[in-house]
Amino acid sequence: MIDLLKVFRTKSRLFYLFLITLGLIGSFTNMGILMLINEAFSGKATFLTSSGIPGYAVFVFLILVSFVSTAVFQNYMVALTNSVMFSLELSVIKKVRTASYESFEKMGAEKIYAAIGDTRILSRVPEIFVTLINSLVTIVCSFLYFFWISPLACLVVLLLMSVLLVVYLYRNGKIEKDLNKVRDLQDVYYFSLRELLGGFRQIRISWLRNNNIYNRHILHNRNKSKDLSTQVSKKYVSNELTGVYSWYLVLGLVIYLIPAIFKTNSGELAAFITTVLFMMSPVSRLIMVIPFYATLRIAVERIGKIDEQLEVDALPDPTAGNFTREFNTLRFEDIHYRYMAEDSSSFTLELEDFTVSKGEIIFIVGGNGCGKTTFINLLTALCRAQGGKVFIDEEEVDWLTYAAFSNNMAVVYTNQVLFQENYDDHDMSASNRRLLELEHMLNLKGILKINVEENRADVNLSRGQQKRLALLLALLEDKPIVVLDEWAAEQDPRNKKLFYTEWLQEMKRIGKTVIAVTHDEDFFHVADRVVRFEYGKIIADTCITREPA
Ligand SMILES: Nc1ncnc2c1ncn2[C@@H]1O[C@H](COP(=O)(O)OP(=O)(O)OP(=O)(O)O)[C@@H](O)[C@H]1O
Repeated sequence: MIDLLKVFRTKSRLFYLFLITLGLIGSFTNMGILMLINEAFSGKATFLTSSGIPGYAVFVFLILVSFVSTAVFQNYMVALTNSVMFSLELSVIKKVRTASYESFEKMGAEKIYAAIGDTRILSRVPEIFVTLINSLVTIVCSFLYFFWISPLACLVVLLLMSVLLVVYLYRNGKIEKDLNKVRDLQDVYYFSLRELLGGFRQIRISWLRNNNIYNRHILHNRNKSKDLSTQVSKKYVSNELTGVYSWYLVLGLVIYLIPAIFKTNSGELAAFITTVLFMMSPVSRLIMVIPFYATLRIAVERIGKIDEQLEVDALPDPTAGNFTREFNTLRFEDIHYRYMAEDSSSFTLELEDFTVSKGEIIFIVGGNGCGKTTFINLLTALCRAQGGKVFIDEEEVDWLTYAAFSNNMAVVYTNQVLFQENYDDHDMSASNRRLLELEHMLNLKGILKINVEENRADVNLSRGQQKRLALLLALLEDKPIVVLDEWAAEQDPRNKKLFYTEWLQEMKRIGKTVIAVTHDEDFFHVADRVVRFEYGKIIADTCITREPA
């Protein structure tokens, strides 16, 4: 759970000090101004002017103090507000960076986008604090002054105000439920947007699909959200209006009922009325601020949930250092992994005893749904095994150490995303001999376009070419282990043949360990081992013997 106060405290140690100081200055100036106004009405001097200082001088002084302190505090708050917003936004992104693949998949990108949107609401907290402190201080001071003039009259007003406040808060609580529903609709809306934008081509090509996603999902969701938001806003406005107008009830009580009950003189009456009028603006500001709490609580809850869910099976922090490590063997013993599905029929992958030795070419084969990709996700520590042991060079390591070790793997997944930016810091210039060699070997000469100024490759290529570029970039990473998930599936026959008969052998020659998922039976003979999966288990692990050349 994100600790809001901690965020504020770490952002500024002066935060509480500023709040208290503003509160004290506020009480001092508010009380003073209120007393000066009543002095002017009643003609009676108070301790403020009894020393001979003219009232106007005290008035100017108090206003100046109030102005300067508020200006200083506001500037401080502007800086703090921006700082808090950045911190919260980045805290969500930091959690995503170390999340396990499974928790990320389960959550869905749309919830993360929505949570980042929520952090904007939280950024208003400092501004709301100022309003809250200012208003509360003015109201408390006004009541103290009221109490000083007439304790009984003050208690009657206080009682009425408390009743009005309880009614107001009760109605507000009911609105909060609807607000939660609006926020749920927002999550569903982001989900549809992801489908629309991610599957743009499929949506664009089919009118039926196009109409259905728009009418049944997006438009339907937005209409529901619009109606519910309108209802919520109307309820809020009505509650606010009732809250503000109830204040006239208090004013009426002070003007007509209190003088009749307590037999007040005209001076006291003037003081009562001025005090009530003085409180009017802070009370309405306070009423406006209260609904914000509902929105804030919902936002904090949602960010907290994201935080908790992404925390599950978190991986090592990528900023924690360099994980490069040589190895001779990797061994998995009694490893099992089960998808966290609600029904009991969920798929389980089991590795009773499986070893990868340095320099091997291992093919992972088997029918659709037998667990090959799940195995790759475990091997690359994208998912965390629920049990079993992992050994690096026969030394048992815990899962976090293994997850850190997985940084020694260069992976090309089936639906690999080719980043536009060069996040790997590869040298893409013509002086990089390795780049030129790989470009030549992978038949990318004349195809690959390098933006020399920005040191990155243009990724607008055909699918097969993109896969070759992905392999080129993976080999440029120069990691000891190369993992490929159905890499050759989109290659033309010539490149496919070259991949199996030459490129893989070249990788082996330079010392790489290659683990490749494949369905290409015609080339199984080029591997050192063929590991066959069925229903989540290894049913055969065959060493391929080759005739000496
Ligand atoms: N995110 C998931 N949640 C629940 N079950 C899943 C999930 N992903 C895969 N599965 C199930 O796990 C099993 C193995 O899936 P996996 O993707 O590992 O198969 P595969 O051997 O790679 O198949 P293919 O050859 O089609 O790529 C399947 O039965 C699938 O339904």
